Amino acid sequence: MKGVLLVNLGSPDSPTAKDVRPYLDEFLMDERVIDLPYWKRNLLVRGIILNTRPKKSAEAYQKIWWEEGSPLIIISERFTKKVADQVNIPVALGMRYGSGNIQEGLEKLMAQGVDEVLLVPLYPHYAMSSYETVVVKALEVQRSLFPDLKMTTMPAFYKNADYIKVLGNSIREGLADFEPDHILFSYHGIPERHIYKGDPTKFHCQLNKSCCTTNSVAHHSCYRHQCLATTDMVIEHMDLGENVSSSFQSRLGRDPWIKPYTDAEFERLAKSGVKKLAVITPAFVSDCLETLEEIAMEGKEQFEEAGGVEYKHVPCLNDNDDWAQLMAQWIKDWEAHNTLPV
Ligand SMILES: C=CC1=C(C)c2cc3[nH]c(cc4nc(cc5[nH]c(cc1n2)c(C)c5CCC(=O)O)C(CCC(=O)O)=C4C)c(C)c3C=C
Ligand SMILES: [Fe+2]
Ligand SMILES: [Fe+2]
Repeated sequence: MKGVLLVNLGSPDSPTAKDVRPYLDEFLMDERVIDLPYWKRNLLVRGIILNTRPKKSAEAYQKIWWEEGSPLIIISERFTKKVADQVNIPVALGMRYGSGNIQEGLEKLMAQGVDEVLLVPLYPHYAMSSYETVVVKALEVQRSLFPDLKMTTMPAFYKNADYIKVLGNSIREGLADFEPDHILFSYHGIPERHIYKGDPTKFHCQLNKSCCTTNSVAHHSCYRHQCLATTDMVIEHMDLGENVSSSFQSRLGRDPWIKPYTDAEFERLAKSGVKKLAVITPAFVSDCLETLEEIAMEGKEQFEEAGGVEYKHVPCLNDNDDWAQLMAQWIKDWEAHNTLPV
């Protein structure tokens, strides 16, 4: 029987430094997140970052934590249930890091008689540190523990026309009572090095004005191209016009990350006369620490301190009915015809 495993990033068990520490350890010791040789990564993560970051992160998590738990987990569970209610095959949820992991998700499916799984990384865009690490981890678990399980992976859906329509409509709804001077599409950032590393041609990606709009095989794994393409397609779908731009948030460390940086854009936009700013965060299918704290709270403060007047973070798709229905349709298409969204 066929079944589906939806995978999101995961959260700590509670917003305390004690629980954030092992979560960050697993996350940052992932060689696709901090891509240094093991000894250097070990030294940086366990010798430096984990001395201070768990306390600081726990404080941020405390600001956004819900009574039921982590917003990312609760929203992912609600979404999974809505999708499962619309299809005739088992659907489970797994997390890349922390509790409720990929192995547990696969075990739940196999207990229901599943021998063929559609793996769905819940990321619209391909990055080594998000989509790719989910796929590699799931394949590792499958090979070592469930060798007879067949696994198919859903591609990154950043330019799927139906996804763009659902995203655009949810943005329109989010902006029903707010007419911004400017709309900023803020995507999670990655180090520039990851873009060069993921370029199969080793020449195409230059992080300049034209590489991401010049057709290339590199786009299959170019996170920057895929994010900018999502913005362009939403602009077209919503007929948004001029006052729209993209930026990249959540930098960690001193290496250069892809630009422009969201925090610098808050300041630049406010100083260039933007008074009413709307921020969209399409790298995340569900709201999480990076959207609820960094964008909705910190971003508002940064924009207003720089002279901005009104600010709105438009929620992610979360458990939006049309989004759940679209995912269910993709699953039904795969179940019946083995087709995947393009
Ligand atoms: C949307 C895709 C994501 C990419 C790409 C990504 C890359 C990436 N992230 C870090 C470091 C951290 N990210 C943190 C939180 C976090 N990251 C994503 C998604 C992507 N990350 C999400 C959905 C979340 C929120 C999790 C939640 O529980 O709500 C954190 C933890 C919090 C903190 O201490 O700031 C870190 C650390 C790196 C280094 C990276 C690329 C190399
Ligand atoms: Fe992240
Ligand atoms: Fe590119």
